[in-house]
Amino acid sequence: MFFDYALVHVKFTIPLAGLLTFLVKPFLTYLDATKILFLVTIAVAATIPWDSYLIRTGVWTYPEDGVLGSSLFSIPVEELFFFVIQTYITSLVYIFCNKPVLLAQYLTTREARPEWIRQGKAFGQFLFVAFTAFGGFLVIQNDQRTYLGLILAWACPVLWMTWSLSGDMILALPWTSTVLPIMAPTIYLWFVDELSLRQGVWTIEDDTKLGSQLFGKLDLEEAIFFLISNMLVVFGLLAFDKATAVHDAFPELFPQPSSSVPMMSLLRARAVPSAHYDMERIIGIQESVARLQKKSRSFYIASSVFPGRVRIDLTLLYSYCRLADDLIDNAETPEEALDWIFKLKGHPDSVYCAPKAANVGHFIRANFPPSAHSALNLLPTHVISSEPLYELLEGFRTDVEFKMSDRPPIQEEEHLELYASRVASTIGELCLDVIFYHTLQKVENKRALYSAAKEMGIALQYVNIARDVAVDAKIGRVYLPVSWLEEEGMTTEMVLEKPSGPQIDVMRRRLLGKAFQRYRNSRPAMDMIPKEGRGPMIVAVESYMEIGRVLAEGGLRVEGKATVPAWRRIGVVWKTALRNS
Ligand SMILES: CC(C)=CCC/C(C)=C/CC/C(C)=C/CC/C(C)=C/[C@@H]1[C@@H](COP(=O)(O)OP(=O)(O)O)[C@]1(C)CC/C=C(\C)CC/C=C(\C)CCC=C(C)C
Repeated sequence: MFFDYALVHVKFTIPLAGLLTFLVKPFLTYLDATKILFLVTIAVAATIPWDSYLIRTGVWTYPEDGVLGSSLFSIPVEELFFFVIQTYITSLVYIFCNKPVLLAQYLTTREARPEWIRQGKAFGQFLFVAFTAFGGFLVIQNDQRTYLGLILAWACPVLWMTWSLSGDMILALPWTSTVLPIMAPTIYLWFVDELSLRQGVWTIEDDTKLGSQLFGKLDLEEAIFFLISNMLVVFGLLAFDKATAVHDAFPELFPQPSSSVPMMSLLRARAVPSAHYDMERIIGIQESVARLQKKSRSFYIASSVFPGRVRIDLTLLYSYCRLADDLIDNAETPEEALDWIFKLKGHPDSVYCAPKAANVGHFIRANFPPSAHSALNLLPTHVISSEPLYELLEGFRTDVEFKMSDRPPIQEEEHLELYASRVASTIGELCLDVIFYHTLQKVENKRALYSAAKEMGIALQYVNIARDVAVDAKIGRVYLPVSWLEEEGMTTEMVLEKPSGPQIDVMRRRLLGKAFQRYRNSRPAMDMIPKEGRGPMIVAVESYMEIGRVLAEGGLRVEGKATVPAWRRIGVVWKTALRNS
């Protein structure tokens, strides 16, 4: 049929590329676009001589009426377009699969690598060298194994190079970051290729092929070609991302943010020998990511849309806040909890107030258990101000008061507001500190932004309290003001005994009403946040407020905790990111 090859694109590759663009676009960053462009350029430049040779030596042929007729170095334009679109498709799948992963946590020095990774990397290097030599041997034989030989001799040296650069990281990453973005487009392209071979859109000559098929008409060489070419794309992207991860993880070596860095700077990051990686920082980042992933689904999902260095600092900040909260909540006695508050205040004292010679590390080791060290050591104190930190710790004192006195600390609405402003407005301020530190933009209206962030913090805290009435009651806390309870004919003891029922629902709705009022007051200001953090910050806030929406709709409860179904969370993240991209 006429223009069969072009029709393959119209029917199979372009619609998939369009769908993926639609799905991934809200999350695409400037750096992602640069990566794709870089990879497409390399793929086209590296494939042209090889493909041209295959066509000119008759390994591949195309029926004359099956192609449009224009060509470059004997390669039909449709084929050139294939290099571009395959690289584009695989890159988008890779980017989509890797958004949830903070790559910096997978950096390792040689000594820190598990034995199986060291051996796996060496084995991979050996395999790629062996396959290169085998490919060369097959090409020299010039028989039915020529096409296979040409594929191996062309691709394996590049695979060896990218594997040598990032094999350790490739092995350490979850399969969803490596195997999935290689195999998903490969299997799709196998089916497209099988169909094309069946319809005679292109043909591999019998003299130069093995004659075995993976399935249907799909020659083994073709199956290997798509697998290997997608490995080239994914390994190339991973080599690029490893450089970005090094750059993001070690701000002392690379002061510029990676979202703005020129290629040369990334190349310099790639050239840093792994022996120079600060493993204490990497392990601290790993622990923070694990804490975030375990403790807050909303902030964990939202964190994936932040640019690298902002994401690391927010994750470290979360880890510190969660650790401090847990130390106090898990204390056996109120005295122990107060002691933690005292020690936690000693930490910013030693960072911000003490003479420069004061040894913060020593203070941390002397006062906290080992599981707390990384969260305290890595808190980005050079980025955030001290006042909100002290205020946050002061807020935790209210939590202790529940156990210390018979009179509940939240008597009136104003007490609730003060508590929320201490534990959550402070978080809003600290989040803005992180964004302002990392932006290249000059920020106008900082005061208005801080004031809106404080308001938004209260909104989120009210949602948190409305959700956790039952969870909090289990640990002896009722954050609903006593004056509200009285209006509903209830006492604190009654809530502690049975934290559900129509009166609780009335108060929950009342609290959510206040949360949404504050959300509406502060949300417009978010459009003034610098562009590096605007979209992601809105995503973080919206995914948390979604909990409030589910609650207001009388949504699902699991063990007393309202949960937002995964599809709804992802939907909110996607829609919010799209609106703000
Ligand atoms: C994306 C990312 C990693 C964000 C991290 C945000 C962060 C540092 C949160 C700290 C969380 C924390 C443990 C604080 C201790 C006090 C506390 C418990 C506060 C409650 C948070 C809930 O956290 P939790 O771990 O319990 O999570 P789950 O409910 O289990 O999912 C709070 C509800 C407070 C959260 C408040 C904020 C994140 C501040 C919101 C304001 C902004 C983002 C600024 C918006 C800017 C403008 C201009 C309006």
